[in-house]
Amino acid sequence: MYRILPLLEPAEIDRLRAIAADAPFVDGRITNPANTAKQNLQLHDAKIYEQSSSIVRDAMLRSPEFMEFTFATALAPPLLTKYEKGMKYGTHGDAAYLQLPKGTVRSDLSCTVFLNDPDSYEGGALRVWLGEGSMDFKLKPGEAIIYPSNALHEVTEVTKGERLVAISFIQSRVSDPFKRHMLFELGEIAALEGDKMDHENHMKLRFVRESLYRYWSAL
Ligand SMILES: O=C(O)CCC(=O)C(=O)O
Ligand SMILES: [Fe+2]
Repeated sequence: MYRILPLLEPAEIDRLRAIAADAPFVDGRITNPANTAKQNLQLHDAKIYEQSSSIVRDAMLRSPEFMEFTFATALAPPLLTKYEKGMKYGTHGDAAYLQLPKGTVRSDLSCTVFLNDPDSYEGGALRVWLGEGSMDFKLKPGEAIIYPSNALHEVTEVTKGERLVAISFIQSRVSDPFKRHMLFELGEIAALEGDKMDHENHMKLRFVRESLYRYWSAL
């Protein structure tokens, strides 16, 4: 399951761009030295990382669409990454677990929040593979794509301009993608159609949904 969501307000996009413009970036392989596929730049300074990640993290946590789709229970602090001309990230699947200073996060879902205008750079799409076919995502500033962390994906080479994004990995209360999808759809039906339903049936629908949620989830 994939989802594109508007996430950031214009003022937040401006702030993140301003932070990125001033901040020192380092070779992305610093957190992943063995990964030769990774050719990008990432933020390094701890204080600036804290400031920028909290803007994106707060936007995720306040977004009902984000929370209803992901069932997030933990998030890797969103990290600003930059791709200049010639940079790319070859095809890979994300690591299952991220060891972070505040604990370990399992990556059930991955998220890219786009920050630069798509017309201001060439290449730099997030390409997600589905068997032989693929889908390219190159979104508007402030929009996020959430995709399964076990889907093979890549960032295509930037041939002009600069790609600036924030990336995060999400641990879901519902690790099984099928169960998460079903709970999401049941929640949507209850929210969108519930008022039109007979009261008793609405209650039964919610009862089934909450019971499955309790049964299928973990904190
Ligand atoms: O920048 C992106 O859109 C994705 C980056 C990525 O795949 C990763 O950091 O694992
Ligand atoms: Fe990745």
